[in-house]
Amino acid sequence: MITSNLVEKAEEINRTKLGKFNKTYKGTKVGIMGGTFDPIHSAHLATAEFIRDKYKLDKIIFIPSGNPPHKKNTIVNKYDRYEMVKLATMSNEDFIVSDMEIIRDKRTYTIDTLRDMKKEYDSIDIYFITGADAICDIETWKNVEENFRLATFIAATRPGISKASTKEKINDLRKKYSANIIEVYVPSLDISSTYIREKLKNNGSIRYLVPEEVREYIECKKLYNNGD
Ligand SMILES: Nc1ncnc2c1ncn2[C@@H]1O[C@H](COP(=O)(O)OP(=O)(O)OP(=O)(O)O)[C@@H](O)[C@H]1O
Ligand SMILES: O=C(O)c1ccc[n+]([C@@H]2O[C@H](COP(=O)([O-])O)[C@@H](O)[C@H]2O)c1
Repeated sequence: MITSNLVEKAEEINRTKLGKFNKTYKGTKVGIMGGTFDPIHSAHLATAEFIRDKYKLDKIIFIPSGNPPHKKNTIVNKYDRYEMVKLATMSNEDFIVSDMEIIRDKRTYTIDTLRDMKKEYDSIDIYFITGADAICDIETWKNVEENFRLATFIAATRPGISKASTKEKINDLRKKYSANIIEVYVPSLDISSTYIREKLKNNGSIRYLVPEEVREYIECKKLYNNGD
């Protein structure tokens, strides 16, 4: 059973990783994995690691959305979602969690996050990682054109999202916005937070679909059990 010690340990480990990054970020290639993470699951982690490895990114910064623009009703509050992301990433030296969207009061738009990242870390190359569903929706994002100026986007294939229409959409975005978008075929993991929440609602097992620490945190805090 998870103890508050483990939550504190995850916080301490993350603080140490962030401290090191703050001293060594200059000239690095950094992936940003933004998401609602309600909750974080194994496909988020496997996708991020696959992309880090394939494109030789130095670090992946996970940025849980505080107040996500397109998901008006998160099920679990932002602090629990943030704790779960720290627990899920504590064993990976190259995964860091940022609270920059958690501490923001207003709606958390990616454009504000990218501007803040550029201000704080002046000389990094930013690769914003999304699933195919998110890249197909990107024209509904705030200041889409500026997002493309500030980062290269890496769009990961996702089960259930047509590869042909994703490719077409990406080509369209490249033409329209001179966007730098890399399309990447990641090994398919047909897992979503919706699926995890459904499982929990029906008292099903989520073992191995999320890291064990996350499963224990959910169980201990009785998150999601009362349904949507
Ligand atoms: N199985 C997956 N494969 C590839 N990318 C994924 C996968 N699941 C989520 N992503 C991507 O991770 C990012 C964060 O996703 P998010 O936190 O919304 O999870 P989700 O599983 O899509 O949630 P929900 O089911 O609640 O919509 C998005 O860019 C999303 O496209
Ligand atoms: O900035 C926007 O307008 C915007 C609109 C929708 C989604 N996003 C970002 O896209 C990422 C994935 O979002 P989601 O809703 O799939 O969890 C996350 O970092 C969100 O903040 C950003």
